[in-house]
Amino acid sequence: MSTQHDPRVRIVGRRTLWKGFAHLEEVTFEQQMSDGATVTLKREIHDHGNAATILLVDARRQSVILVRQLRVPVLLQGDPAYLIEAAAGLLDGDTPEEAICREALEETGYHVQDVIHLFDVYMSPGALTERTSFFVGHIDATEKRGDGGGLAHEGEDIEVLEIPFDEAVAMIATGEICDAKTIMLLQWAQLNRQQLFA
Ligand SMILES: Nc1nc2c(ncn2[C@@H]2O[C@H](COP(=O)(O)OP(=O)(O)O[C@H]3O[C@H](CO)[C@@H](O)[C@H](O)[C@@H]3O)[C@@H](O)[C@H]2O)c(=O)[nH]1
Ligand SMILES: [Mg+2]
Repeated sequence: MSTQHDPRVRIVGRRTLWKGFAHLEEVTFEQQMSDGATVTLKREIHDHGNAATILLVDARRQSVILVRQLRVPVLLQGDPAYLIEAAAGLLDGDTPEEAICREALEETGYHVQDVIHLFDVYMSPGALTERTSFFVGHIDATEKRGDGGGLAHEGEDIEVLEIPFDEAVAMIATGEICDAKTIMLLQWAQLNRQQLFA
């Protein structure tokens, strides 16, 4: 990971605490505070790469394709752990566009050609390096290329759901949809509803 120069901050040490699927580093840095004082601080930073996510929309049927899968951190919180989410995946060395087309097909079975990039988001910038690229893509919900479901050999067991758009939006208020990227995409779709469902 490269670091961008900012005259107020100087990284003075990086130490690997753990390197597995994720890379956990302790970063020591000197920061010039707004009062002029320079302080030395440490932060534990989790890096598992960047990601991409997509809202798959069937404009004719006024529906969206979402996926449901187990999320262990949510299980640890004691909340219902099979979350309803927009398709998403780590880039694994691909561009965000390439990665999201691959993940959409693997997870949902839908082949999406013309993806539209919306915005890039730091998902949890105090702790994670992850920057997620957000996309929207049009599909015909009746035309599936594959079964979806994710990669069984990577432990993925993903259910594919077609949900009427209005119902999906209502599920944010009920708490049935509580994943940040999915809420952002559905709210973007609400704001752009006229063009999206035209
Ligand atoms: N070996 C190993 N594999 C892991 C681990 N954690 C995840 N994986 C594997 O890595 C892949 C991750 O799946 P992707 O589809 O690429 O990513 P994602 O889980 O959808 O993650 C995205 O969405 C999450 C929910 O919003 C985000 O939390 C995540 O950061 C990312 O944006 C899966 O094959 C999963 O089994 C782990 O600790 N060890
Ligand atoms: Mg995924």
